[in-house]
Amino acid sequence: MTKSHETVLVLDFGGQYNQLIARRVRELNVYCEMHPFNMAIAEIKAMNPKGIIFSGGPSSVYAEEAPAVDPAIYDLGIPILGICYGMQLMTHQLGGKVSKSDKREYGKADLTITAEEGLFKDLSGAIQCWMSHGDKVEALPTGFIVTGKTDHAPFAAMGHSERRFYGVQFHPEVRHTPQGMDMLKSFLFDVCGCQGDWTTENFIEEQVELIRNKVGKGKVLCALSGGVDSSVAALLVHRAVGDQLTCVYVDHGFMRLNESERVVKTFREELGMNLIFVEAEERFLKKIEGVSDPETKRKSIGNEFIRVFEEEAAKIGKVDYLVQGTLYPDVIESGTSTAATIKTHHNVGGLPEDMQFELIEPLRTLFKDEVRTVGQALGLPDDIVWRQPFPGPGLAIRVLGAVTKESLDVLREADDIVFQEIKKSGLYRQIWQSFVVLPTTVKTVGVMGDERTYANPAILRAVTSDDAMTADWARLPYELLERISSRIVNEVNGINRVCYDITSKPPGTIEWE
Ligand SMILES: Nc1ncnc2c1ncn2[C@@H]1O[C@H](COP(=O)(O)OP(=O)(O)OP(=O)(O)O)[C@@H](O)[C@H]1O
Ligand SMILES: O=c1[nH]c(=O)c2[nH+]cn([C@@H]3O[C@H](COP(=O)(O)O)[C@@H](O)[C@H]3O)c2[nH]1
Ligand SMILES: NC(=O)CC[C@H](N)C(=O)O
Ligand SMILES: [Mg+2]
Repeated sequence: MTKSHETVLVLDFGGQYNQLIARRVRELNVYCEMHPFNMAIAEIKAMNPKGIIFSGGPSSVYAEEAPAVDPAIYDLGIPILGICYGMQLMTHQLGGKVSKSDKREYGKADLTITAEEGLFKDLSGAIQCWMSHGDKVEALPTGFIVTGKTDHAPFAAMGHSERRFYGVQFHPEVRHTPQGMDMLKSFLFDVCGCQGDWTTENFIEEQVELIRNKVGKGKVLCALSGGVDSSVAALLVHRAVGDQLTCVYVDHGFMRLNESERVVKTFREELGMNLIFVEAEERFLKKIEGVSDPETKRKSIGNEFIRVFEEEAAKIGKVDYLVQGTLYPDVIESGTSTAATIKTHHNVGGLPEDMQFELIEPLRTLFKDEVRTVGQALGLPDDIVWRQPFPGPGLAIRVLGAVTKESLDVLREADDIVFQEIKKSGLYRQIWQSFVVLPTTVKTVGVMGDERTYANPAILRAVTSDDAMTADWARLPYELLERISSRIVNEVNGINRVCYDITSKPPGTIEWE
């Protein structure tokens, strides 16, 4: 029987980095999920959370239509921690006062602890915290005491120890609040009484059991790309239902050089999985012929993937479930009821409405580094665990504008040079992703062997990141940049210039489309 574990619930009020809160809680071995702020009380009760955290968000509580929770939440007897907007909301709903501040605080601030209790049980004096607010709490709700203040926020932290409600104006979840983890620890373990029972092993055990119960004797298809996410998802499902699982790898023609051979070899020969290889270059190329809008491209590819899976399913009988290696960032970037759509990931927003499968996505609430840990525990080979992410729509979203077989071939060659050189440099693991983008509508003049050239540039992109939600451009050594540049221009026909993208995320994204 699966051990039922403790759960902490984060209610999302729309801040871009809210998922960090859930992640920090899980880092402290307490299972945590984030849901939209308007989650029904009945659903919350059904989840039986040990604690609830209200996230930050862009709104002001006194504005019309400001997002709010059902006030019945305050009568559940469950501890609540409000962060920034969350603290302001709690204040507003419990009878305190929030107003616009004439002294906004963004960035570092010094917090003076005025009561060493609750979140601050093990802290004292002045500590650094990270702020991002334009509103402030002006009067506390009844029964609360002030536990911390800054120069500009006289009520920077508050608590009601009897009801176990706490609020902080700053963000304990970010690294710039160095003692933030201590505060979350105190909230989870002292205030909520959690034990910390969420470990990788429990996660695996629980998912295997959930999948087994769900699938019963049915058949399951897994969309397997050879990337770490779908590999881990496949291993979990394989552990749960063995040969009822068939993996399908689709070569849509947007793969990197030699990728398909490698995936087939690893999964069939080394891992002994049931793997169908689908050669689908022509149909995918046709599907996106002449399409230059990135969102249309993504959606068309996502749709076509499912059509391929449906066809393969029909060949092996009745298949009810489709496994995908969807992760949390795929979900949040594709847009939710509280978060804006940044780009439609093929496996989330790109799915057709009339899809016939029910999805199994065991990793849907996790981040990549959490998935890597699960992969290691499942015995996945190191070279898959540490593979750089590769987007499902592949090179089709790296050939900017309309995609042709010729441009894909050019990009594939350049991409492989980058792959080889980054591997050789020993930086492959440290770098989150390194790849090339081909802007086919841009041509520049060059001179090679005394001849004029007029060809496309290649844009090199290499970033460092923890979870793909934020990223910085990698400070690659000049010598490496030089080698990559000269090899691409010398060896790849059709490219006569190499540029390096030095944009972080935000404001850029990792991919160009
Ligand atoms: N070529 C493919 N064939 C079959 N399924 C695919 C393919 N590409 C992507 N998918 C499906 O889409 C999901 C999302 O792709 P994504 O690239 O985010 O994950 P991944 O490939 O498993 O891991 P990584 O992010 O490390 O590349 C995959 O987990 C997989 O289920
Ligand atoms: O499977 C995927 N399907 C997609 O449609 C998709 N779009 C982006 N990515 C990958 O997601 C991470 C974040 O990318 P962005 O900064 O470009 O949004 C990066 O790791 C990207 O490579 C995708 N993966
Ligand atoms: N980051 C936040 O949650 C901001 C909350 C609120 N809008 C403020 O500016 O004070
Ligand atoms: Mg991938």
